[in-house]
Amino acid sequence: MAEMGEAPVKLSLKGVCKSFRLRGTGADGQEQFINVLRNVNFDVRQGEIVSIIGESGCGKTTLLRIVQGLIRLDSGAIEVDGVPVKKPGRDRGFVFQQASLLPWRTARQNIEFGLELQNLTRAQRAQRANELLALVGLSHAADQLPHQLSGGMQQRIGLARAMAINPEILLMDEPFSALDAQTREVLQAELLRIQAETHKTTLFVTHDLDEAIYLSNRVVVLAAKPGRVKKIIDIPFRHPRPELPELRGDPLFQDIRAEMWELIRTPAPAVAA
Ligand SMILES: Nc1ncnc2c1ncn2[C@@H]1O[C@H](COP(=O)(O)OP(=O)(O)OP(=O)(O)O)[C@@H](O)[C@H]1O
Repeated sequence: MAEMGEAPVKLSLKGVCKSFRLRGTGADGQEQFINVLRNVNFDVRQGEIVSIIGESGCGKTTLLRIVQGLIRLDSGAIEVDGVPVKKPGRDRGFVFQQASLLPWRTARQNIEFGLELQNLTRAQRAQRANELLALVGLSHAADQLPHQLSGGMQQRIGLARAMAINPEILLMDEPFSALDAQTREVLQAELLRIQAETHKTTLFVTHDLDEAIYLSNRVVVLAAKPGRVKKIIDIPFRHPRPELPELRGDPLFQDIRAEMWELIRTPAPAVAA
C-alpha cells in the first residue's frame, strides 16, 4: 500500500524451501518426501499487515512456523532487520487459532505468563498486564478464569499474551476462524485499531478472503503442491478503513476479491518434486 511504501523492510522470506519426510518408505524401499514450500520470497515492511491465503494444505501454517523458528527450513533464510533468524525469539509473538490459555490462571495471570521470564518486578508485570488488558478492551475481565470468558474474549487475551513480550513482529495463524461471524468482525476491527496504536509488523494466515482484504496492506496468494507465491496483491484502501460490511459494498473490494478467488481456484502449473 502507498502508505507503507517507504517503510523499511522488517521481515524477509528469502528462497524458503521445505520438504517433510513421510512415514515409511515407497514401493521401491526409498524414503518419501512431500515438497511443501518451493522458493518462497517476499518482504513485510515495518508496520504492515501482510496476509497469506491459499487452498487448504498449500503450506500456510508451515510457512508461519518457519518464520516463528519452530520448523527448520531446508534452504533459504528468514531475516528480521536483515539478520537471519533460526530459532524462536522475543522479536516474534504468535497467536494461534485457539487461544490455548492456561485454565487455572486468570486472564491477567495468563498475560503475565510471558513476562515472568523477564527481569521485571511484580509491580512492573502488573502494570504491563493492565496496559495490555486495556489495549484489548478487557480490563473488566482481568480476574476471570478462561472458562468464564467467551471465545472472542479468550482470543483477545491470547493476543494480549503475545503482545506482552512486546514483539516487533506478530505471527497470527487463523486467529479468528473458530469464532462466530459477528464476533470475528468485531475482532477484525479491533485488530486494526490495535495495529494503528502499536504499529506491529504482522504476518496473518487466513482462509477468509474478506478478512485478508479488510486487514491487510498486501496479500500473498500461495499456489499449492508445492507452496509457491502465485501473486502479491496490494490492497489500496487507506486507513482508518470503514468497517468490513461497508467495505464489502465497494466495487474495488469486489474486484480484488474476484481476482483472489480466481487465483486460488485456478491450479498453478505442476512443479517436479
Ligand atoms: N510434520 C509434517 N510431516 C509431514 N507432512 C506435513 C507436516 N506438517 C505439514 N505437513 C504437510 O504439509 C502440507 C502443508 O501443511 P500446512 O498445515 O502448512 O498447510 P495449510 O496451508 O496451513 O493448510 P490449512 O489451510 O488446511 O490449515 C500438507 O500436505 C501437510 O499434510
